[in-house]
Amino acid sequence: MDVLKFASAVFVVSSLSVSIWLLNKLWLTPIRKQRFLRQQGIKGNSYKFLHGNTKDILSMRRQSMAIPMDCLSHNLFPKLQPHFYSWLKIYGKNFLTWYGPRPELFVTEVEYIKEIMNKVQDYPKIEMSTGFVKVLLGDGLVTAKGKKWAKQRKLANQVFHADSLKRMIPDMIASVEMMLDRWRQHEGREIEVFEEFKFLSSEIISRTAFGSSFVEGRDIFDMLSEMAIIITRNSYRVRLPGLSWFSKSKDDIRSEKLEQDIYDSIVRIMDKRKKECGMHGEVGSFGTDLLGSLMKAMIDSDQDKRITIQDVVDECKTFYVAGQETTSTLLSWAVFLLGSHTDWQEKARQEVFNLFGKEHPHSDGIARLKIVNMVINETLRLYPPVIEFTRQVKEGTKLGNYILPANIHVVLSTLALHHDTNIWGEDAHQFKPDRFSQGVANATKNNPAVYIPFGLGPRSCVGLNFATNETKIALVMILQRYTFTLSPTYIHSPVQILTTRPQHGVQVMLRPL
Ligand code: HEM
Repeated sequence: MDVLKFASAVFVVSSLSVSIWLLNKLWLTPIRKQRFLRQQGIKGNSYKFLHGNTKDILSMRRQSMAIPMDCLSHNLFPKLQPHFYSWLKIYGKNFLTWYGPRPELFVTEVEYIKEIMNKVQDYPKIEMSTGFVKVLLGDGLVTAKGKKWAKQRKLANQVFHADSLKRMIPDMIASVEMMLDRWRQHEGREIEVFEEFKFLSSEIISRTAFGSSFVEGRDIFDMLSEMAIIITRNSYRVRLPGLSWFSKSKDDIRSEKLEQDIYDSIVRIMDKRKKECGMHGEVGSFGTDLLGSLMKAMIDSDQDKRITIQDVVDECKTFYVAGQETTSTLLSWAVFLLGSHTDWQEKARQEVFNLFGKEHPHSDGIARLKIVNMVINETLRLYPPVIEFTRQVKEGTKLGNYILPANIHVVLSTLALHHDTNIWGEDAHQFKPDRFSQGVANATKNNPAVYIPFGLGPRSCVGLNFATNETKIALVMILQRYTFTLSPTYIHSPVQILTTRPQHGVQVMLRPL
């Protein structure tokens, strides 16, 4: 009897403690933070229990996606981020929104953006230690913080150094050649290029970073793509804290399986490299590409530089994703824009023939491409692959005149900046590569924070030159062989699945020159 009484007392006390903890986390703390931010004149949405604004966001996005887009419209901000677009108009440049019980400060003030992106100590990347994004990227370079990030960044900087990039050009050319061989069957007909560019960028990152072909890494790409879809499906879905300990969703179960399978596949590629190097190379040398450098770091005699097998797996996942997703969408949108603005296609082709004739592109010529570069910059302005950045405020900090409390997120939108008519003029939504004719600094009036396709500050893209080389080589070789126009079957529907993708692909009519 006494045992029963004791058990009931424990049950009542534990239930009470959990209820108080939940009340504090889900109601009292958000309301306290809301009051604190409002007192400083920050306008925005009021907190709604548990879900915050996530339900509003999902419903606004559903509505905007249901409305077809005019084929010639590049006005992506209201389409992909209708919530930010509407609230920006109501509340002004910086405002408060809620991701569940967590406050998010949406910032478009350019001076603040500079501060947030440059002060990585005050505004670190958000926690990814659990959840679906962790399965996709692990604790690799995109998500790592502090000392771990510094160590990984140093290693990646060496692998993607200018000299190494030069050495990667023949592999990039060979991969584009393979793609163009396939295109022969489509001559005089329609071709869908988004899938083609996904293949191409997978092949290029596989060859240059992992010394293997796309076919060998194919299962990894497929599994990572499936994870990207799971992440998109679950973004803006709020669950009660701790619920996943008791009940797992279908996506939880699937992502656990994918995590293990991706791990096993990468370890198999590492084992293969070990065997190859054991046969041909000296002990401890695994090659100079990304995989080789990572494997070498695993056995570094300096403990501070040494990394674990899990670190290698995480870094490989990161580069498979970052190297493939972004460049394939950039190439697809560039071909879409050149296919619908054939005057610019002709100008770019003229430049390509002046520099290379019918020969393969070489590094000197690639550096001198001006028109192609302007087209790429304008494509990245209108269709940036990465449309949102989120950072956390770990400890209270000052942003301009605001005092930000700990544990809030700050959110920046690339689209809000790249499509702002106050920055780019009334023609901000039009394709006008001319605005970059005197370079990016001139187009942005020396304000780098208004044009951030590759991010800004210490965490900006480590693959920038790799990606631009790949894009230029692919465009040069396509322009040397084909003219193309947008096909009448093309449906203009940009969507965000990690990156800004063409929902139904990009169909163009391909004519050999
Ligand atoms: C058009 C192509 C690309 C675009 C638009 C792009 C965009 C970006 C952006 C915006 C960031 C910053 C993210 C943030 O601050 O939260 C970033 C970081 C990163 N990118 Fe890219 N990227 C591209 C291609 C690539 C490629 C080809 C690679 C690898 C070969 C790559 C690897 C990375 C890595 C590892 C980071 C994290 C860097 C760090 O935090 O130190 N990216 N990228």
